Amino acid sequence: MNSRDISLSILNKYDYDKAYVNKLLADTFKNKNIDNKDKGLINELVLGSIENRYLLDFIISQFSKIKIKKMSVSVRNILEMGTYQLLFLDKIPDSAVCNESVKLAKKYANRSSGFINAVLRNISRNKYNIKYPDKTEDKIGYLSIYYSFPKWIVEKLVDQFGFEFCEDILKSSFKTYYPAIRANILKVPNDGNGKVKTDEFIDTLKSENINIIPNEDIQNCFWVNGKLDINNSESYKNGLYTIQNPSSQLTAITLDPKPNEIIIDVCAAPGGKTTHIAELMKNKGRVLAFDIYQHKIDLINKSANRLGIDIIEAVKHDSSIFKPELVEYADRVLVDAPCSGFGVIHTKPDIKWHRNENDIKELIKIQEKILSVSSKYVKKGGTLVYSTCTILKDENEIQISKFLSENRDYKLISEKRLFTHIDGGSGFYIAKLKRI
Ligand SMILES: C[S@@+](CC[C@H](N)C(=O)[O-])C[C@H]1O[C@@H](n2cnc3c(N)ncnc32)[C@H](O)[C@@H]1O
Repeated sequence: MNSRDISLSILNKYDYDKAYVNKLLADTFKNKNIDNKDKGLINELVLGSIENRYLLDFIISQFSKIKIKKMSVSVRNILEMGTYQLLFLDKIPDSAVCNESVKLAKKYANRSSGFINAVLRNISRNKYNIKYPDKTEDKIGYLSIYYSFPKWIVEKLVDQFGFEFCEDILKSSFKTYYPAIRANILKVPNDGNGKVKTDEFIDTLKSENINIIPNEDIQNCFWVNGKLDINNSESYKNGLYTIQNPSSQLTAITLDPKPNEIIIDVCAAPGGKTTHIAELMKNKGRVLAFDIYQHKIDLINKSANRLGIDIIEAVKHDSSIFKPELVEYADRVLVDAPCSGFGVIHTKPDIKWHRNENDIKELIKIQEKILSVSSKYVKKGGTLVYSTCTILKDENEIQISKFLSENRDYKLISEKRLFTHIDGGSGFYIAKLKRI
């Protein structure tokens, strides 16, 4: 199978199984026979087709007599993948795109190869004359088609942030991002005050062909230049670093845990922040980590082992259920709540297609419950941090102001809102509260 066959098979699986696209890509890349160049093209074709789906369907509909809904999954995906290349990939000539798509059609949708050929050649001839919704007359329609977002999300974002800011958010949701890592101060040589020796760490990773650049704003955080295989290096296996977005790294830093304290992380899996907390505590004290799924608890333990951490007690628990034995037990509690994930669409483009308005309503109720229950575990004078990887105010500011109005024993210390187009990392919200 060549890169296009593999890409089509991933896209078809994505549609049939409603699976997460990053998981499908990661499973595919475990195959050692796929080299880095092919991985690059597969990533491009699969993520590009998924993140631009609305736009691609809008264009295909203008040149196809058959409605998108009536097409088989393979036909639709071959057309979307072809249209994506015609529109976005300058290096592949249009004739090659059409020929390769027809080859795919002959293998996987034989009766439609003539139809696919005709539609793609038509798009190729007319791609500079396509009429999009008018930016001034139909603002929502324009943003929705041009940036490929469901209308209900665009309406919500325009309502909360205004047209221009919303456009910036949508623009920044496309896949040109760099991953980041967090150096593990338990293993990487450091100055004794929690700061790793930057040059030494850069050289260590360079010897494995991983180029990193310090993030100027966040201690021990580095941008990685290139995406593939950073979870396969010897340094990774030896626990020298964790792959974690800078915005996410700010959460444990905001919680500010100290050695020998008791911390509860109530939505902990896969453990990115739990392990960061333990590192900041110099692996001294007690970290209780809850998550509702057992298989995810295993992920926390696996990460802790890799990083040389042994103060985390990870337990399967539904954190919306009150545990009376934990009342006023913890110095600090982290509620990294389940959320819509609208701040991480640049790394998980399929989120925008998986979510619906009802999900958000349900998530808001769960967040509220978990926050209320977990706040009881904080000692007087202790710290509660609430964070999400979304930018929707309903799940963030509104949630916290409601909590504060109902819990007079808490006061707000700080609120951070992070946006990809402003801060570079994921969209995030972090509220720090103190119990008085
Ligand atoms: C945003 S993720 C947490 C990410 C994690 N803190 C990290 O940094 O790696 C939210 C987590 O909450 C978990 N979760 C959802 N509902 C829960 C509940 N009722 N009780 C405990 N955990 C829950 C999910 O399984 C998911 O792992």
